[in-house]
Amino acid sequence: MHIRFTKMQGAGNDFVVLDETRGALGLSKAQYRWLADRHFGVGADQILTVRPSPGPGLDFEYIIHNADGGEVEHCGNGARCFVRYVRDKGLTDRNPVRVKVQQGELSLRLNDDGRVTVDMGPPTFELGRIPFNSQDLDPQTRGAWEQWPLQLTTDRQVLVSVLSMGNPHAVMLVDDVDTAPVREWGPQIENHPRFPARVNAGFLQVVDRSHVRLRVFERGTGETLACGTGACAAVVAGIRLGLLDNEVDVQTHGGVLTIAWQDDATHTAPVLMTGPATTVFEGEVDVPDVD
Ligand SMILES: N[C@H](CCC[C@H](N)C(=O)O)C(=O)O
Repeated sequence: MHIRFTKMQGAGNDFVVLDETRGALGLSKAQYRWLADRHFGVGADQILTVRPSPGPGLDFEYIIHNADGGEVEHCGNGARCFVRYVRDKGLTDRNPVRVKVQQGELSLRLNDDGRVTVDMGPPTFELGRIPFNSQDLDPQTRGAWEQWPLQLTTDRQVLVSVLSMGNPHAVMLVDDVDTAPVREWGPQIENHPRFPARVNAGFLQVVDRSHVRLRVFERGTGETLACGTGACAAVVAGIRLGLLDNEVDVQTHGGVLTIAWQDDATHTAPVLMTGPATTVFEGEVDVPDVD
C-alpha cells in the first residue's frame, strides 16, 4: 500500500503521522510495526493517526500505536505534534483544538512562542483503573498501597508510584538518571505481573523543587528520548510525595517539558504539559503486506 506520511518529533520522541481524515488506510498491527521499524521501515517511537471528528465539540480523533504495533490510550509528545500537524496542513484553523483519545478528550493549544500546551486531563490513582493488579492483597495492605509508593519485587525490591495519565505509569525515584539501571529494570517493571496491561517505567531524579531529570522505558517501545505522559506522571508523583512544587521543568535526553499541576485534596486537577513540536520531513512509502 502506497502511503504519504509526515515525520515529526517532540523533545526527541519521534513519530510517523498518518492522515486518515479523507479515508481509513486499514493498516494492520504488523504494518504499524513495520512503519516504526528503524531498519526495515521508516522508523519512529509511535505512529500517530489523524481521524475525523467523532462527534460534536470535537475536532479530530487521535489514534496512537506503539513501535510494537499495539494501539495505546495516549501519547503526550504526540499530542503536541498532532496540533502542529493539523494546523500546518490546514485541516483546522481552531486554537485550541479538541481531540478524542481512548480515555477521553484533550485540548491542544499552539502558543505564540511555537511551543504547544496540552491539557492532559487529571491523573488516575485508583489501582484497578491504572490497571494495577492488587486482588491478592488483603484490603488493609491494598489500602496502604493506594498511599504509595508500592513495593514491586523484580530481581530486587523496588519502590514505584503508580498512576495513570490515560496510560499506565510506574515512577521510581533515583539519585542520578545517568547511572539509573533503566535498561535492566525498565523491562522488568514494564512486564511485571502486577500490570496486566504492562506499564511505562519512569526513573525520576529530583534536582530541586522545580527541576527534575527523567528517563522513561516506554511500554511497547523501550527507552525514548522523552515521554510526555511519563513527564506528567513523574511530576504528579513528585508533587504527591511532597518533593516538588506545582510547576516543574522536566529535563529529558531530548529536551525540556514544563509540567504544571495545581494539586488539591481531591487530586483531580488537570495536568498541563508544555513543550516543542517539530516537523522533520514529508515522505511516502510502499508499505508491504506484512503479517
Ligand atoms: N509508550 C506509551 C505511549 C506513548 C507515550 C509517550 N511517547 C508520550 O509522549 O506520552 C504507552 O504505551 O502508554
